[in-house]
Amino acid sequence: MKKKMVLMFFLIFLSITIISSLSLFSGDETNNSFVNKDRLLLIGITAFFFIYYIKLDKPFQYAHATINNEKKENDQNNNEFFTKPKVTFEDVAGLEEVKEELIEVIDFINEVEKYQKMGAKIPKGILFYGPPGTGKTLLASAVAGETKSSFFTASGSEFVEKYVGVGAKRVRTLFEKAKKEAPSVIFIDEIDAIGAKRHLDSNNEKDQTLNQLLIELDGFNTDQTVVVIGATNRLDLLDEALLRPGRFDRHMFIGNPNVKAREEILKVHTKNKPLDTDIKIADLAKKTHGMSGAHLSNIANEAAIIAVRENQTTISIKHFEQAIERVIAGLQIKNPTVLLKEKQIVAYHESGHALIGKILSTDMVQKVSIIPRGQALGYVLHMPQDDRYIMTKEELCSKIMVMLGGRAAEEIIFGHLSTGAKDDLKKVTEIAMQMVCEYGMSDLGYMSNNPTMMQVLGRQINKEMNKIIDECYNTTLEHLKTYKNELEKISAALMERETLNGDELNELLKDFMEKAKESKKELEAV
Ligand SMILES: Nc1ncnc2c1ncn2[C@@H]1O[C@H](COP(=O)(O)OP(=O)(O)OP(=O)(O)O)[C@@H](O)[C@H]1O
Ligand SMILES: [Zn+2]
Repeated sequence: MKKKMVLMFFLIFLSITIISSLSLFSGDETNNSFVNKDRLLLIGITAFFFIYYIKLDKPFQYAHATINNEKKENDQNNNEFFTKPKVTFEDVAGLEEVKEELIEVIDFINEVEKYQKMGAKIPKGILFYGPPGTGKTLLASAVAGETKSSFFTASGSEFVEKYVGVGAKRVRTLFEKAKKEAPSVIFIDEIDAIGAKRHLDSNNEKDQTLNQLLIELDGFNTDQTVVVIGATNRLDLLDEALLRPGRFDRHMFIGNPNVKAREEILKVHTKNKPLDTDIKIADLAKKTHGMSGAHLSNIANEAAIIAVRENQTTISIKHFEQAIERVIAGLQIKNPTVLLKEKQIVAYHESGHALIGKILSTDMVQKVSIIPRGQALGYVLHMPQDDRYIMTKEELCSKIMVMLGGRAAEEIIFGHLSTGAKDDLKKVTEIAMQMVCEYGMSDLGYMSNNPTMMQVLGRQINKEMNKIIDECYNTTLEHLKTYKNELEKISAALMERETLNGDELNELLKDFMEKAKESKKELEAV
């Protein structure tokens, strides 16, 4: 306020000086005071500029400062860090199936014109999902490395925590910069932090950031080669809008490595370490069941540290064993003997599912695995089939039997029951309940789901459900007893290789399948 008054005073003073000096100047041209007046005018103008500078410079400086601040903030946002990774697929051990899928994307980035000529659009969004430490970040940087792209990384939680209030802006600048530096790969880790399901009534920071991300994904120009790779441990949490075609529409599961992949990962991480000659990496791989790539890299590092502490020049098997123990203790996962016992149970359990599937020729088996995935200690993946809208009673029973195959195998081999069939039993109960209460497939007749009826008939419903499940279970037991050899074969292969794909399973069951084919032919002939 004070500054303004002083400035006004000087401006008024200056105006008077100019006017008076001008009037004096025009009043008498020959006046001697000309030089004085002229000097006065000059002084006045100088004073004006002086005051102007002194007094207005402050606001100028302030304005400048604001611009600078904005610039800084912009810089902070604009100064999107990017690297040109040297990592290639060779540095990523295992994950062969995922790498195969990614080769197509890499070809797209490398030969973008070839695809553009055909009018094909570049795949924009790829989603890596799976447990932590399995190489998602590594793989994304390898995609950049293979294509010599600029690699931008961001993390979902950082948008929400670090860039509070500017999350959406940050997304915008990130994409702007990536387009400028194209070809680019943007990697957004923990995408669930911004991409979790939106709530209808909320309009918070996270939602704005997510909306901006959706806008960016939709708005890509096809001639800008920018690929976005998102990563999450929880695919189920993500908003459907994010997964729609044209956005993150390619989902790739990055799971924990099997024994062969663990061996390769250990090889990568011991490449530059002096190892005792008698170390067999394959044996180490067997001892690290259920561990991720990050655990293995940690083990290799720990082993080296232990060797240094013991003043050794090479790393011995003993060092590795200590390192494994340390990592296991840190993780509070079970000790190796328990681990091995459980592995065996899981191997028979999963073999039971897979074999019953084969015997009943239900869905095609795509993969059997005893590598933990989410809550499950193992799993059988079925080939995605056409949607079925109608199923017969026999088909539903087959489904139940495949689910009971795990429990039945455990009973036959170990003679005891375990908690491993919890989810299977839940699903079995659900189907049986539907068969009785919705599809009219029991002795209770064609009743349908009616709450009053269900209350009245509760006990009978249970009885009918039990009857269905018991019958299915007995048949399952029979099948597995008849084909115990096959069960042993699959389980032994799983213990050794940990995962079997459909072809490998067929190869194992070749004799059995040929026999099955023959007996089918015989049946048809009769
Ligand atoms: N397949 C692999 N080959 C070689 N090294 C691996 C592999 N998987 C993981 N690693 C090692 O583990 C480290 C951690 O992996 P990375 O950060 O890529 O896991 P992530 O899946 O992104 O984990 P998070 O979900 O916790 O972010 C890598 O830097 C690498 O050293
Ligand atoms: Zn099961």
